[in-house]
Amino acid sequence: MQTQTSQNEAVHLPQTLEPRNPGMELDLDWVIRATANRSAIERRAATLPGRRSVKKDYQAAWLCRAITCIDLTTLAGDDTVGRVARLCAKARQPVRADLLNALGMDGLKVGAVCVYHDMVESAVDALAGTGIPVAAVSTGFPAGLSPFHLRVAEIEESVKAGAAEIDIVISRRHVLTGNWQALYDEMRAFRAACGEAHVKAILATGELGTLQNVARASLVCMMAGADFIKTSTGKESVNATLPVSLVMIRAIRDYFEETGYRVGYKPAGGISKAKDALVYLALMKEELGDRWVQNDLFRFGASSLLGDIERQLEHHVTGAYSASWRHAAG
Ligand SMILES: O=C[C@H](O)COP(=O)(O)O
Repeated sequence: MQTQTSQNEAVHLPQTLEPRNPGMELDLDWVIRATANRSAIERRAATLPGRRSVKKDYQAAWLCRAITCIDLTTLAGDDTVGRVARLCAKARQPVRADLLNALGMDGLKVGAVCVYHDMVESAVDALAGTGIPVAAVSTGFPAGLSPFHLRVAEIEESVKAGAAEIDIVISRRHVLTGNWQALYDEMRAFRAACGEAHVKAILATGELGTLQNVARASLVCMMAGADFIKTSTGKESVNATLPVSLVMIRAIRDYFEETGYRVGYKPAGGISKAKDALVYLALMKEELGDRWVQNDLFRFGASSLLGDIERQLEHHVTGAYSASWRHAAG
């Protein structure tokens, strides 16, 4: 199935509010039934970059939509309050004012700012009054190997500091040993510790071994109440990929068909090109439909994507598309 995306769809953001995923009891039969045919998935994924789901005329509008879906991220050991303040300034005004004005997109903002716990308060202060939420990576990010009670306490501290979204990391060993009950219990506890804050479950798919494990871990995290499932920390050697995305997105579709709850998707790590952002948006639309290309159900976890999108928008406004962009964008 291939649907053309239009400028109108890209510009107008429906304001529907989804009920949060309450989760359900662990359904082990369903988890074990979940499989992923690697060669079929890889064949489908290989066709995606060359597709033309987003018409060239509408690309600027879709790039603006992509900006609204970015969790603008800094997760470095040398993060400082000053760096986070600069990031928040970028979050408030992601693209030069004259470009936004020319595109009729004044007031455009990113989806969230994503930082380590220590930077949450600074980010909350810097974003006051903007409506941009702060997301905190948590639970011993990126490896998730600190004592369990400390991982839970870290969530609680970040919520107290003002984080509205918590990106937890799962214990990869529970997946690698097929201990779905342990994964479910862990995720359930993390979800409870988040309270009203939304929880994104980072699967670290590059460390899960197989696509089948990715499918099963996705389902278990949704059953335990994840609001989003997220591919990667950005620190694994393999981060977001299209095959993994297809598996996770299809798990989201299955979960929706079974329960009626929409869970969000966040590919993260290594997404730095505007043309890749368009591929992901088209993938979401083709596999899950329009509702999933809004920022309450779709985010990019990215530290450098915004820079490339801004460059492409500048080319669009000045009419100076680069040869490589023309080629890549088709
Ligand atoms: O969750 C976000 C990722 O850590 C960002 O990864 P990136 O720096 O490769 O864009």
